[in-house]
Amino acid sequence: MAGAAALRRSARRVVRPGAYALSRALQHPERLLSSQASPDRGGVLGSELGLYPPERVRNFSIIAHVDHGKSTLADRLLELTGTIKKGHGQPQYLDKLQVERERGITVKAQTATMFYRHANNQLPASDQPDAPSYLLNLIDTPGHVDFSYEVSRSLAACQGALLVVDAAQGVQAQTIANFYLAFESNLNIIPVINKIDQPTADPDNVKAQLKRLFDIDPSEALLTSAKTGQGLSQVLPAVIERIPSPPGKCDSPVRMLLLDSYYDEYKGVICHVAVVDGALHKGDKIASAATGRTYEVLDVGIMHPELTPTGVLYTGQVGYVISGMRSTKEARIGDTLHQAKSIVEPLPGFKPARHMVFSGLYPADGSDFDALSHAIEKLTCNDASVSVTKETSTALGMGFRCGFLGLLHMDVFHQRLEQEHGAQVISTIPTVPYIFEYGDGSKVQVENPAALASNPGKRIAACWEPTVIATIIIPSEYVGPVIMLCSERRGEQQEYTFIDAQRALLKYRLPLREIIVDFYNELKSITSGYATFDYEDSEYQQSDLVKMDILLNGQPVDAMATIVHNQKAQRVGRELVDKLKKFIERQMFEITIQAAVGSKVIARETLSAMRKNVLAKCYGGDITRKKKLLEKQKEGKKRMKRVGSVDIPQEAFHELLKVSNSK
Ligand SMILES: Nc1nc2c(ncn2[C@@H]2O[C@H](COP(=O)(O)OP(=O)(O)OP(=O)(O)O)[C@@H](O)[C@H]2O)c(=O)[nH]1
Repeated sequence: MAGAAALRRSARRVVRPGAYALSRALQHPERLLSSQASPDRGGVLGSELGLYPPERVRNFSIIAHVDHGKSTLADRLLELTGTIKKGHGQPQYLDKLQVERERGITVKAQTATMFYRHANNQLPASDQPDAPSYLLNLIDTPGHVDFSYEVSRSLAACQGALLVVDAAQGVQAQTIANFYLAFESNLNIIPVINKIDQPTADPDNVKAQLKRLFDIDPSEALLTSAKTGQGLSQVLPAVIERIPSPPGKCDSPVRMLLLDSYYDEYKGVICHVAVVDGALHKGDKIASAATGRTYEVLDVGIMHPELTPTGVLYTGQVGYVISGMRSTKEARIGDTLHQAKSIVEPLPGFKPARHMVFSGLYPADGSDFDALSHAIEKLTCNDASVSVTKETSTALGMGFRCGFLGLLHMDVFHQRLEQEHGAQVISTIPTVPYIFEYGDGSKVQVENPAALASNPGKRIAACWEPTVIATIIIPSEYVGPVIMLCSERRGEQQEYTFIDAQRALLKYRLPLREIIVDFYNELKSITSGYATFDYEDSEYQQSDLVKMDILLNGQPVDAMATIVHNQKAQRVGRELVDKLKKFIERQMFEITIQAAVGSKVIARETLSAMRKNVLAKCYGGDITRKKKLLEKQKEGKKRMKRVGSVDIPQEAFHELLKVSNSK
């Protein structure tokens, strides 16, 4: 995991996401083409959108393993169609969030509409003045495992996908996961072997892998370099020829799928929609199938790539709608929006996001609860996949328990809270949702280990933990160490095959808890960075789990409680106690630090008392020095949490977070 400290270091600038795109556009208006300037479209007036019946529309996604070049390819296609200017100066135009630019990953799927004249490449352009023009909706998707929820959402609006594979790295774990997501959604898949400019590129080997793993005919693969532009001219013709147009009834009442929503400070809730049937006009009355509420369409348009009003969207088109919704809670992702007062069958929604990791978020300074609450509310407006409930900790005061799709998702949320909303946050040890059964047969889902203590009278009869099926692809010489790592993490082998002469594919069932932090880092380090990894959630399995408490001077610190496997309790307890000893500064009195399971102490350390206090260093007279020291001491105190009589620095919580998950 990228350390929380590194995140904090990079979390300095405060940016509002909505304002970000706007301010960038205002600073560099030349980067955005005016609607009249686009060579292929001649304006985006509503009447012109009407020139694109479903047969002239193609909705497609780009899917790939992380870093195989999706966003770069998306940029090149936007340039090729004149949607953005060449060399617009921003790497990856569609990666708009600051965190995406800093980390070079795509977190939120973005959509862009392009207009493209499909001329016959064999004939000179002057011979085909009437070559038909097409409206293409490109949906860029994130590649990281945590965001596969975004991928499946994007795919619901598409009829096809470009499956991008790095010509040197070949098929990787997420290529497989994304291929199956697209395949299960019945999409037409166009394989694109990218980065053919690299000296180690071996497109023939990649073609053989695609044939072997997915039964893709090698002749179907396009060979491209998004960097040099080689082969790019074949991509959009292939999209038009191989991807079907969206199905839908033009003369039915409007029915559309709500793909995404976010809150913009100036415009309110903006919904991304795919119009399945009928047409949507500004001024129309629409209703939500989920809530029954009705709204008036205040603005409607396309993402070109910025919001461009058109006043209308027709069957098969993808765009945005602003309808006076007050909060994104009203805009449920996967909902069907339809013409008000008409009876329509809701479209199949999406599988709801499953929260894999939970963590408590508390204000670093207890008095900032309202500020944190406000920041979380704003951010969840743009990231509806986070669940939030209030909770109170004796150690940390009032805060929130948040559910995330994975660790990276948690990190990114944390970073955005600090970066975009200026919040200072302490997060507790992440945990997975366990199920505990008590002696009386009642079952509870435990998302906060501290909550287990609230049933002291009840005997725990059984516990279950969530598992995942992990796919790991590695060069064959690393199979031994990876098998060892997986068995240390309580994994159970499901499959062991070779995808070509050099590389093996391993499938393991692993407890989710064992992989949530540091598994990927360790996997990378024992395979010199060659392993790729993906997972899908699987069923719960019965397990021997115990709750471990951390006690400071005999007082349990609820925010540090954790649930561990019984066999690992001793080792984790020892590490936690050692780490805490390093991070808690010596104070005026002795501090005992203990890890305990039930009433049994399994690890203990003592921090001896400080001999001198800070002012003892001033020899009476030097008043400015004395003031400086007091100031410094005050600064330090701000980042402390007082638990009983012990001050715990914020770092201690972050450090614990690493230890308790790495073992
Ligand atoms: N040599 C070479 N490098 C490329 C090519 N396409 C992309 N890259 C580089 O590969 C890296 C990853 O590219 P991205 O477009 O960010 O990859 P991505 O798949 O969108 O990654 P995520 O958004 O994190 O999922 C960047 O450094 C690109 O400059 C290519 O055709 N050739």
